[in-house]
Amino acid sequence: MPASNLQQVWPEMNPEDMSPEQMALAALRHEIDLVDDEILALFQRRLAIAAKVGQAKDAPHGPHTKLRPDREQTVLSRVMAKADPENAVAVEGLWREIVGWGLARQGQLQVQVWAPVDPTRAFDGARHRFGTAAAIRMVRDPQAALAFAAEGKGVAVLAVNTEDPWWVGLRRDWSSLSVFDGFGAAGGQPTSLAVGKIDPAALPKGRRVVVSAGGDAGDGGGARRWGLNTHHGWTLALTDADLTPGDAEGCVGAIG
Ligand SMILES: C=C(O[C@@H]1C=C(C(=O)O)C=C[C@H]1O)C(=O)O
Repeated sequence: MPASNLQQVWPEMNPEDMSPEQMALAALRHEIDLVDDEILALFQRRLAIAAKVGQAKDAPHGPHTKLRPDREQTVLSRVMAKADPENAVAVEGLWREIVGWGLARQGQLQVQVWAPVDPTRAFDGARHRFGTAAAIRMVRDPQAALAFAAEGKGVAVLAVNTEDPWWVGLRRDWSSLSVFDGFGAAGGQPTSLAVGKIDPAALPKGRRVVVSAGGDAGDGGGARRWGLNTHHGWTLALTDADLTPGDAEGCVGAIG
């Protein structure tokens, strides 16, 4: 390894005084520096492309919500399918960050989180989902968070493991909003849902979220159904039935 490279990774040492172990370590650190240079160039290139995508999205209709959960799902699952299994968790976390910064190039995402029970879990779920690029804050009123999302100013993350049946309003009062993700205990059912003014065509593929009145008989088609909460005859549930948001069966979104 040339002395100048050694000097870069170990500036305080004279290469002639280095032991073979120190030389080996310096060589590896130099290799990391070279990889970092490549990652940096590629990351900045990706950010510049994401900014252009943002402008292309505006083209026909003027500015609107830039978040595209369907595309994010495709990006994530494509890289996860290629990642070595032992790196899966690291790759998922890193790509959520990368995608979060890509979205931020189109405007910083504002997230309002309401979770009176176990707020840390909801906040952590939101941070993991939207990354450090997002501005996330806790709020005291789920209806105000829904109004904020309905104005297209950002998205809301609202807890469902509570007494407050804010989710009933997704059919009655907030038809412009869709659930587009859910967070909670790893591997379990979500304890909070992400809601935004998302084009139904841009919802992730997978489990749908339904709000139904008058019992929970299911759709009769043998689809699986997972209850999340109930309130005075209303039920919030997930289903793997292929429903369309806004239809008579009470589909209010999808969480992938
Ligand atoms: C770049 C886009 O915009 C956002 C950023 C994404 C990304 O960085 O990969 C993906 C989806 C969008 O939330 C896009 O829609 O393709």
